[in-house]
Amino acid sequence: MEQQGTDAAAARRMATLASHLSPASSHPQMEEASLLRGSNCRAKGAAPGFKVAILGAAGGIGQPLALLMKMNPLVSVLHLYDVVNTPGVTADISHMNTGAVVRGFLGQPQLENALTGMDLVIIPAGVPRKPGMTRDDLFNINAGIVRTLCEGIAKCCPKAIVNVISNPVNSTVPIAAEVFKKAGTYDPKRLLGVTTLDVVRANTFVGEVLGLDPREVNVPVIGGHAGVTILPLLSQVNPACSFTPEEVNHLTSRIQNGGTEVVEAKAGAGSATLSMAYAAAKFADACLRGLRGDAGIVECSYVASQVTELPFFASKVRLGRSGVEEILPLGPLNEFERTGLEKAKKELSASIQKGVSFINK
Ligand SMILES: NC(=O)c1ccc[n+]([C@@H]2O[C@H](COP(=O)([O-])OP(=O)(O)OC[C@H]3O[C@@H](n4cnc5c(N)ncnc54)[C@H](O)[C@@H]3O)[C@@H](O)[C@H]2O)c1
Ligand SMILES: O=C(O)C[C@H](O)C(=O)O
Repeated sequence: MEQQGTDAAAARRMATLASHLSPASSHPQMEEASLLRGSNCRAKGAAPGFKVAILGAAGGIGQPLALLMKMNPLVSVLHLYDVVNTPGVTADISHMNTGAVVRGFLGQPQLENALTGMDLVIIPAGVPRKPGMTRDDLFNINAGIVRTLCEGIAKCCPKAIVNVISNPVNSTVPIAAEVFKKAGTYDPKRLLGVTTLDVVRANTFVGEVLGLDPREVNVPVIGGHAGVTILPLLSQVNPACSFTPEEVNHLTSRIQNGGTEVVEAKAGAGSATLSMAYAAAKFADACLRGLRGDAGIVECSYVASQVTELPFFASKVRLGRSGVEEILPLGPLNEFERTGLEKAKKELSASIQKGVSFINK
């Protein structure tokens, strides 16, 4: 209760201050100070760079992700939106002496201000799993959250690149696409489901088995982001290597169940947050470098795709100024991977349909 009272008071204070600030104001934390202490602030506003919003910024992923994005030199403005606790998170992060200017936004009435002008929107809003749950068990709550946030994006920053983290990603990305289609703003190149954690885990686990530095390992992970839809291509690991059948079974199972391993270890206190924030920050950085025009940026992501007969599929994509500029072919699969692909497609197809029907019911 004490905490809620404090948050409510902080929200009121922020709302009052916001009503005094011009929409283009650049340093709310500093301007809050200058409003209180007089006009002794010489801040000139944000340096050149990209404007990034995190929706769900006060959560288990959102907070460390906010910290990592505040450290990213490509980010000039960082908007932190959530339905709770953003005043505190924003005040805290804003004290870091890095370049990005941080602004906090609390609750639905501030969603539009949070989104206006953004180049990249990252969505980790929604509930996480508890032991015994599948990611699909989150659908009933998270589908509506993602719909509302994407309606805001369609209205306020229709050209932004959107990174969807909220589970079940296999369905929330199709939900986002349908919302954007309805709004007339859909650009499949700009909507990306974040599956980087699967690659991060695969690189780590393969590095362990092979005795390699995980930073030197690159495992393509295709399909989607749940159970059997997570399909590591161990035949395409870079650097080239070979595995015994036992190693293939062990690694495939561990990569597919990496999320559950964390959910069980956290024993009811949520799912992966820290490794996920790392993965999301890595992926967001790749998207920003693409927007900047850097060449040769390739990441795995769950996107609208023609690489299989399914409308969405995770595979290697090349990122550029307009988002997904090329979807790379899957490459040669061995028999184990071909069998895995068929299983993955069956489950993915149902998850995609579920997401599409949620918007078009
Ligand atoms: N894609 C992936 O690889 C991956 C990895 C880990 C977790 N996840 C998913 O990310 C989501 C978030 O996980 P978490 O551990 O951060 O959960 P969390 O509960 O710690 O944080 C979620 C945050 O979302 C906020 N939120 C809820 N409704 C909102 C709304 N309408 N608008 C804005 N914010 C809202 C909550 O207030 C909370 O702060 C979950 O769905 C989880 O399954 C995905
Ligand atoms: O497993 C989860 O529920 C969270 C996330 O999708 C993960 O892979 O860690």
